[in-house]
Amino acid sequence: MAENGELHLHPLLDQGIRAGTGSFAGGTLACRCAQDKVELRVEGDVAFNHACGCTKCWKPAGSVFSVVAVVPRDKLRVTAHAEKLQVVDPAAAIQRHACKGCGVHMVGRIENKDHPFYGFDFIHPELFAEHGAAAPTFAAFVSSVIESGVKPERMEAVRGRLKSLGLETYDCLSPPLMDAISTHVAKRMGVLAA
Ligand SMILES: N[C@@H](CCC(=O)N[C@@H](CS)C(=O)NCC(=O)O)C(=O)O
Ligand SMILES: [Zn+2]
Ligand SMILES: [Zn+2]
Repeated sequence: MAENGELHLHPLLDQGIRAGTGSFAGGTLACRCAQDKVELRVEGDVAFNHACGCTKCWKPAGSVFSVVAVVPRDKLRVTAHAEKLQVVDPAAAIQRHACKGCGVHMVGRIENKDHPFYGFDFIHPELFAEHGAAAPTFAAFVSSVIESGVKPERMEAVRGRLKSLGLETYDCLSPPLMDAISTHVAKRMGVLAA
């Protein structure tokens, strides 16, 4: 997003959100290298597709938000050029595997079995060759876009634009995901029966 110019949220959001088919059987994700593309195969649809404003999630150039969704880790496999993948930040909970050639994040994997979201892989649905994956339904970590340079005085416009697209805005995750995290913690602490 230009400092005072038009808002560029993300290519999957700016033109209006295209609904998923509801029966997406899976597809192939490719990186943006001209050749020797990293390729991933996903079986089945994505879940919890959303816009993320945090600084860690990969976004296409010029976009303020990332669009990111999850798939069960056993439904994803790298089918070409796995040797080009490199973990961006080994200390992060989500190990984001980026292509060394083009920088695109292909998959974020949680290796810690105690993590509330263990078992989910994070992917960017715009990388699917096929249309039809479940569409984004909310925006998370919206306030975090300030950390990538959006002026605080533009936040009302940013939130307004997201809401006009039908995306509820949150400054952490959505209530169902926050509930899932706390349920996991409560079970670990013995507050809830496991
Ligand atoms: N304000 C921070 C928020 C970072 C953050 O907490 N991101 C969330 C949403 S993706 C998360 O769960 N991160 C875990 C991780 O990156 O491993 C930023 O923008 O860098
Ligand atoms: Zn690449
Ligand atoms: Zn994020």
